[in-house]
Amino acid sequence: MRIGVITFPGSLDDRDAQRAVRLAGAEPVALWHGSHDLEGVDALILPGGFSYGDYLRCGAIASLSPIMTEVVDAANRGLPVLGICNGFQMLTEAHLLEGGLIRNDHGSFICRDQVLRVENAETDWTSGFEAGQEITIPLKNGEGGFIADDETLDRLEGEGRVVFRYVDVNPNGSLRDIAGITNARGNVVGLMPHPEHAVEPGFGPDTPAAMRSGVDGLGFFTSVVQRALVEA
Ligand SMILES: NC(=O)CC[C@H](N)C(=O)O
Repeated sequence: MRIGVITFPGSLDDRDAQRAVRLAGAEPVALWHGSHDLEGVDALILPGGFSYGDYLRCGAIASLSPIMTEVVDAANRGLPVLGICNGFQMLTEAHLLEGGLIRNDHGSFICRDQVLRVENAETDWTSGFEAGQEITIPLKNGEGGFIADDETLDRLEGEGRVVFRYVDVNPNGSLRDIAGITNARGNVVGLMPHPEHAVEPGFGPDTPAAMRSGVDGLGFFTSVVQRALVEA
């Protein structure tokens, strides 16, 4: 399986995402934001970082990059797409996912190991988890507050499209503790925390629970690989 990782000007975590893909047994394909060619990849990752220096709104300018035309088409055809942090912000700006991300309610950039509950284990990126499972992966952002109007929030919850919720603490004021969501089809997933930073023991979160596994983020990447194998 070949998984494309798109680099935008100011991307930071594209190399880590490529490494996570490799550790999950797939081939990472480096894609450039200015291209219109997805090079026939089987899935896509929009990585974290500070595209365009977070100017205007995080992810807003990157969502207008040339390659996003192809990303939107491919996502609407069912290609698995994962947006991590800045990538999640791009997916909402591109209207592939609903709601938006605003400045953390406490006004500061936050960096911590974050416990999440997996609410939906049926998406392309979470099928390797159990519903209700708690995982710990790093969180680091300035604009992580998830917002949407009440009707949208009710619909997301009613349709099981809240994929992750923050546990123990709500680190940024996200409405209904939402850390990640999916589209109706379950192929597009976005979340603020960073699974690609928790794929190898000794390099991820150092909380006691996370240390026991150290690889809570790997399941995102093995989920999409496993699903592709089953469908092949
Ligand atoms: N880690 C990230 O991708 C950060 C995203 C964005 N720059 C923010 O601070 O919210």
